[in-house]
Amino acid sequence: MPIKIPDNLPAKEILNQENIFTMDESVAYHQDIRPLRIALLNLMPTKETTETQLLRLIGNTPLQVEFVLLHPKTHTSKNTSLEHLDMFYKTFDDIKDEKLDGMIITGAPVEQMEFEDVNYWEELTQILEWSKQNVTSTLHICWAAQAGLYHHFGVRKYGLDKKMFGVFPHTVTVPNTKLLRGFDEVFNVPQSRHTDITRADIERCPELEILSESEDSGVYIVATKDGKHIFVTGHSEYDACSLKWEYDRDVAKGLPIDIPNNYYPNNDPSRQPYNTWRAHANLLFSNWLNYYVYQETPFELTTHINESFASSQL
Ligand SMILES: CC(=O)SCCNC(=O)CCNC(=O)[C@H](O)C(C)(C)COP(=O)(O)OP(=O)(O)OC[C@H]1O[C@@H](n2cnc3c(N)ncnc32)[C@H](O)[C@@H]1OP(=O)(O)O
Ligand SMILES: N[C@@H](CCO)C(=O)O
Repeated sequence: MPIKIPDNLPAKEILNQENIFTMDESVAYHQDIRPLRIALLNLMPTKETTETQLLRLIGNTPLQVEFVLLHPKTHTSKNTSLEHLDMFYKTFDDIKDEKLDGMIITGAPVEQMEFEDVNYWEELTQILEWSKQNVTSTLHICWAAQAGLYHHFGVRKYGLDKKMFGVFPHTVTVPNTKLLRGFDEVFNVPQSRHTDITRADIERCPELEILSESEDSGVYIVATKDGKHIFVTGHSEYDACSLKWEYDRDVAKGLPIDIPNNYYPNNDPSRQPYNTWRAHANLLFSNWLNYYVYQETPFELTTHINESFASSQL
């Protein structure tokens, strides 16, 4: 949240140099406040688990959030009941004439397919196009990050020889980035994917900036310089046991899978894993909600979002 301080307090200049957001009293008096409208486009088969994980993070804010659940209408879900979808979910058709303050698009277990072979690809590309004009900021997670980078910027994904699987140390690449405000210099993030994007491909796109990466697991967060599109390759939303569950599943199926890196105490899969990334997951989502959504979105959501979007410095 912005700090409201007297207009002439000397600390203001120091905090502004550190990119800490302060608000003059005069501006604060004129600030209009309303609930934020955030959609979750849930592409995961395990929809109820993902809803809970993301709501836990989005709920950690003093801001009021109206949460809209979306699923792709061109995909028939095998693992989520129709009853659940009918009761709680909408489709793009229901909201395409509206505007959103923010949208989160989840991962999906389709990363080893060509994008065009995913049966809801056409619908997803329509949503991605629509998001440019109708959503203040969109956060893409894991496969959705690859899909968004491919659709918007032509950035490819590459198959990995071995699954990137475990909890890896990451660093902040751009100092004073608002999205990573308050992060430690080194922090943990779960990664669980068979494919990768490269720094070289991203550097070819002048609109994009790499905000965080890992020596071991590569690029973590990429954003457009205006903050409208954020691409996160890891799974900071995962619960302590999500990687364990995936590991046990793959072992039971006889798939070639290593013990997740840096996860179990003493690397022993019979022991209960610790969650060592929760604090940063909470910071990532609250920074996104505050600096990229709440501070940027127009009070009248019907206003053309691109016009209202100030040239924010990340
Ligand atoms: C890289 C990332 O983004 S990581 C995020 C993905 N991780 C996870 O989903 C972890 C949890 N999921 C799982 O473990 C498994 O998908 C399970 C256990 C739920 C089901 O696995 P299986 O029985 O082997 O596969 P199943 O045939 O049910 O298909 C799994 C999912 O793949 C997706 N899928 C498969 N083929 C296609 C296709 N052609 N087009 C689009 N989606 C497809 C669907 O999401 C499907 O589930 P859904 O219909 O409920 O949405
Ligand atoms: N996190 C995913 C990767 C596959 O897309 C899983 O293990 O299910």
